[in-house]
Amino acid sequence: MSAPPTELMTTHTEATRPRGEELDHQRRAITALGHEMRALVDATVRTAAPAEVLHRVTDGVRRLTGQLTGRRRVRGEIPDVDEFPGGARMYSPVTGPGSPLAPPMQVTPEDDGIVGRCTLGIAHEGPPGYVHGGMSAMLLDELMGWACYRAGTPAMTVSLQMRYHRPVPVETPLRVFAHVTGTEDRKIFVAGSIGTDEDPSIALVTADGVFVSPDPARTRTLFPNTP
Ligand SMILES: CCCCCCCCCCCC(=O)SCCNC(=O)CCNC(=O)[C@H](O)C(C)(C)COP(=O)(O)OP(=O)(O)OC[C@H]1O[C@@H](n2cnc3c(N)ncnc32)[C@H](O)[C@@H]1OP(=O)(O)O
Repeated sequence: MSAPPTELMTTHTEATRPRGEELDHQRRAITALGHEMRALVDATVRTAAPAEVLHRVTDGVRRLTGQLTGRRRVRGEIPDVDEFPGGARMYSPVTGPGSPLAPPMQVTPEDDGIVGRCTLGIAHEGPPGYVHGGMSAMLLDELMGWACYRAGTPAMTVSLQMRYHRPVPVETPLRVFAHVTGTEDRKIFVAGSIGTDEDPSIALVTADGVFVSPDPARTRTLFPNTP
């Protein structure tokens, strides 16, 4: 059998893409499932339940997973509910309300940069009671990427230098900050920091990043499914 024409392989088209109320409805459902999944992740890493209970729950979760049937997103496919780049990313591991992995971080432009707010849990723990260093890097990398977008140049990280000054507590509202410090051709230099919401003046972690805005041909190669 010959391969189907490319347009038939694209399972979502402009005609079928949800809009307006339908889009809101879908995003609310995705957010609700993400919320419950994060609660499950939290319960999973906190529980001291005995093995029989864990086996029973495992069976239940397997049954639930089996209900998420139908078409599955393939690698590189932009979800219908997303706006890429720079808009909603429902399944981002940092900001996505539908991601069980995301805190999720709320992002708002503020002052001369961009601010992210989130609270990390025990699932994100490194040292007992404190955030895993890789999580801090992930929060900063994402927000620094947003700072590039806000400056009008969507870009990818080519270098991220982290400095861990003090441990970041879990179960504590955090304030992440990022701002562009300079540009040079396609390179964007970005600084970032993490503090607690209560005392953001104390930088627990700082980072310096270099981001590069790929040229249009490279962007098309890397992200062939973008509009
Ligand atoms: C549309 C986006 C949506 C982006 C959507 C963003 C979602 C947010 C995600 C958060 C951010 C991420 O995690 S992004 C994911 C992690 N990052 C990646 O996977 C990036 C992997 N790297 C790459 O694919 C490539 O390096 C590119 C596409 C970024 C750039 O390749 P290129 O276009 O060929 O550029 P290239 O000529 O190599 O380099 C351009 C300039 O940058 C300099 N340069 C290169 N690397 C470095 C470096 N480590 N430190 C300093 N400078 C460097 C070069 O010397 C050169 O300077 P000169 O000689 O011109 O002076």
